[in-house]
Amino acid sequence: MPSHRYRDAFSRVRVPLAEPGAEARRWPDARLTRAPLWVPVDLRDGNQALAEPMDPTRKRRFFELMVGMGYTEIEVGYPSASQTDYDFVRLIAEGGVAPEHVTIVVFTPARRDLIERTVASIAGIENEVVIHMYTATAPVWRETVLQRDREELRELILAGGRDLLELAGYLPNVRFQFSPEVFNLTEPDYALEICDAMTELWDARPERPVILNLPATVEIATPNVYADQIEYMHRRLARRDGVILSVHPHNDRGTGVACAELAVLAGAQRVEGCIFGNGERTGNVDLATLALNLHAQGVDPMIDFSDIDGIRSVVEDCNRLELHPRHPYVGDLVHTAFSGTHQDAIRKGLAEHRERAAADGVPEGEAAWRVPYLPIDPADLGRDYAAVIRVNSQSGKGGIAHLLETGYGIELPRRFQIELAGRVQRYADASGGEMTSAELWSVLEREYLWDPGARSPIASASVDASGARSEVTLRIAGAEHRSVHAGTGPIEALTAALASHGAAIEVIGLHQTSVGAGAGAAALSLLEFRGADGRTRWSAGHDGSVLAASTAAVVRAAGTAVVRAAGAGAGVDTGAGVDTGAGVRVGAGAD
Ligand SMILES: CC(=O)SCCNC(=O)CCNC(=O)[C@H](O)C(C)(C)COP(=O)(O)OP(=O)(O)OC[C@H]1O[C@@H](n2cnc3c(N)ncnc32)[C@H](O)[C@@H]1OP(=O)(O)O
Ligand SMILES: CC(C)C(=O)C(=O)O
Repeated sequence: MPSHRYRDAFSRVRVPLAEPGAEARRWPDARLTRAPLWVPVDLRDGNQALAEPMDPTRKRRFFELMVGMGYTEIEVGYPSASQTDYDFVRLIAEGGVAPEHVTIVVFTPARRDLIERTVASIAGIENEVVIHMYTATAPVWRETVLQRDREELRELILAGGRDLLELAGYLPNVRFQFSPEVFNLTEPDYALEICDAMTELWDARPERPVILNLPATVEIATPNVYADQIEYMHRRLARRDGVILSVHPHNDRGTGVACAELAVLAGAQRVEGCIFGNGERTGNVDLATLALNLHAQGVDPMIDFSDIDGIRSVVEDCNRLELHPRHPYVGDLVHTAFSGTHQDAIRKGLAEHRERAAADGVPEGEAAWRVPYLPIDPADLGRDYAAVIRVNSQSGKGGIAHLLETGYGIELPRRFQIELAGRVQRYADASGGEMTSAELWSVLEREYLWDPGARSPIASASVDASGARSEVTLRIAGAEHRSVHAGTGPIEALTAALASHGAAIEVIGLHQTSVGAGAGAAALSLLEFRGADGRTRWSAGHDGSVLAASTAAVVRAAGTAVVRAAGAGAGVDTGAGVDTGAGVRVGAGAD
């Protein structure tokens, strides 16, 4: 890799703040305490990066989305670039599209013909308008693209500034913005000289401030360098109180968000970017991530992301670009844990959250958030908890229990969770894929709710309990056996009856839970038992009544014990001389 080829570009990025003996930086100790002014540039910078730029319908839909989210300053296009962009600005001028509190930004290079067209596009707009003029100032652009030296370029820019003053300076609703494009690769003293010249020319004052927008047009250095560059400008700019200092990071190094955040610490008041980070090459800085990073630190971003999936769908439709499943905050997988220990922690954290909210008497959506592995509550973004935990072979008992609980309302005892997780693991390993709650339920059915008659000689049992007396009817190998038991509960009576037919089990624990809710709910009994071989196993029963479910669980347990014992050479008193040792299959689940 010929990395040395890039040293030259990087070595030009020298900021006096970073040099020995320079005054100490202030940004490292600063904190983000409020939202900057946000300016989405999706309809201009984002749009110019699309293979298929937005048509008027898509532009309008996107614009309305941004207004609905609470953006109050929106760059709507580059009116001299295309008829579509021009027409969209004219549509705004005709009224009814932009609420009066929204500032409209239009973009132009410093070329008189293009400035004229830009000014023509805004005629009649009653909203506040910002005309945003740009020219690249970095050495490579000066030398290679514009072929002007520092002085000549300064003159070109000031000429553009004068054109703007002449053509639009008299309009009371118009303010000006200047961007030294590729600011981050421009010599700091030159950027400062040009910016000060522009604010002087445009008479920047607090009552009619000029926006100076300092782009990292192509991101090339670490974010601390950009922060130094911004602080350098922030501390030296003339007419500082008449300047709104703005930044416009791109994301070539994948650090656009960090650049914007450090730039705000360094004195920037305004941030331009695109919602979800569309834009040239790797994109403009992602305004959604920036806003939600603030939210996650307890600072109101002043933009409404409470329906993030609705926002995403409009943005994807308008840009015709899909978002990555791991895109911060919005990707399909960003609130999902597959791994066992994360699931365990999330499940405990969600339970703690519910309990604390109830104990404090506050709605769950208001209670302080401290759920492990979930930096923010998915509900803040309009998402539910369904996707928070998903199960595959990396998952553990907590995740499986969570899915059965949320999918079926089943509460599994901890020891059964451990037992079931082992079974699920085998299925997940075999399939290699994800398991839904329905698939988990079917594992539970297959492993623990099998048909007794098909697997053991003990086909069924029923218990008729009244008062302190229980009548037990067993069907073993086709024959019916009745017995009456006094002074015991139904399950004890049943186990006693089974024991008298050579199918003794020791009940270690019986756990009952419901499956489903309301009128359709059924009972699920989970039985932990020990057979003659001394091993602990589980069986289950599922029925409309709790007693029938528990009876079925005991019958399966006894059947398992009998078949195991027969396999080990012992017989069962079937009453009909049936050889239980042969031809009886106990599924893997009964082991
Ligand atoms: C970092 C950014 O996002 S900057 C914005 C980039 N966006 C776009 O370019 C999208 C819209 N652009 C367009 O539609 C066209 O490029 C237009 C209409 C603006 C100009 O088109 P053309 O007149 O055909 O010129 P073309 O794009 O080929 O070249 C640009 C010319 O403007 C000059 N130029 C470039 N930037 C500027 C500027 N900010 N101010 C003045 N002149 C400039 C270039 O040097 C070049 O001049 P040359 O023809 O004398 O060599
Ligand atoms: C000219 C500015 C605003 C820009 O779009 C960029 O530098 O990317």
